[in-house]
Amino acid sequence: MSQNPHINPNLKRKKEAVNVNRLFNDLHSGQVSALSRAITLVESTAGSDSAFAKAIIKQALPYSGNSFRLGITGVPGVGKSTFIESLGRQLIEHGKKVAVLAIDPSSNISRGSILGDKTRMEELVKSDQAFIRPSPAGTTLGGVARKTREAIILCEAAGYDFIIVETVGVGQSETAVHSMTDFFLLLKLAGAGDDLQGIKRGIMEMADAIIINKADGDNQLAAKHARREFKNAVHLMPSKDHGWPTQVLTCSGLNSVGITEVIEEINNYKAHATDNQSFTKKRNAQELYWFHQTIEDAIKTNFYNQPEVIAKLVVLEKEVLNKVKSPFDAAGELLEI
Ligand SMILES: Nc1nc2c(ncn2[C@@H]2O[C@H](COP(=O)(O)OP(=O)(O)OP(=O)(O)O)[C@@H](O)[C@H]2O)c(=O)[nH]1
Repeated sequence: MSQNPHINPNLKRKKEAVNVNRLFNDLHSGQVSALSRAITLVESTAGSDSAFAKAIIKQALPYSGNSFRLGITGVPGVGKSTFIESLGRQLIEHGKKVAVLAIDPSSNISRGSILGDKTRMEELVKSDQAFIRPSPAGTTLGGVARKTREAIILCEAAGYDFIIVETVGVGQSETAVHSMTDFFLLLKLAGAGDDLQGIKRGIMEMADAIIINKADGDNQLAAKHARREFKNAVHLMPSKDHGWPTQVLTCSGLNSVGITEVIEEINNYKAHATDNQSFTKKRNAQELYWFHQTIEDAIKTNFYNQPEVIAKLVVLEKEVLNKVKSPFDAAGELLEI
């Protein structure tokens, strides 16, 4: 019996095999719909899409790397979207093409991403010099991060020269964003429990700039105070490989006050890191980090997906808890499989 392509999505899909060359040319000439489609391919979990995704990334790769990649993190409500909207607008005024991507592994749980939601950056989304993409769905941070990294490559090949990757900092997502960006910016609030004491360990060390946001109205004094406190704390931190001292600034994303200074610091950093060659060193280290990370992830997934391992793992866990075997003996036994 012949199958009707209208009721068999797989057959229909086959008919629509992607013309990778054409898709890439459209993307490279700046067609937003082609960029969106290419990112959708990269994000797809359908096995039939993976060859097309690989092919398009391969074509894009030689045209990638020419943007400035900015990472932004901060707790929900700190004002990330308002800040990005304001920053993005100014960057566009400076002649930049801005892409905003998000890493939010919780988007699966919350059914739809909190980040990158188009309605959150109303002005920016209307600009033909901006591209905003919500966080890809995914159950693991590794998976989401990989898709975002590939989306960066595609955006660069499409001519975006300023890429913003934002995250709310779920799990280790700040580390993931830090490992794919040139400059890492931490947004903070003065008071409101988002102060020095409440800061996650390690994030301060990662930040190239700490911005005390919402420094407006009654909040200005508290913001100044917070700036002083963070400046003191930053002085006590060990200096980074690239020799850039973490900057502490105040701003109001809502009133677009202090955004020019943020852009100035980013430009200063770029000049500094280009001068001492740490810009390229950092990018290279990131490439190798993702190379090794991907291998590790794949080995781990393959191992844990083996039926024998799945069955034995449960038994060994019980034996460890009942002190029949030490964790090390049990692990050794499992690894022998
Ligand atoms: N006073 C003041 N309010 C701001 C500022 N920036 C944002 N807000 C307000 O703070 C709230 C949260 O702003 P968003 O930009 O949505 O914050 P967000 O960090 O993206 O929030 P999530 O979507 O929860 O991650 C909104 O009510 C904004 O109007 C600012 O600079 N000053």
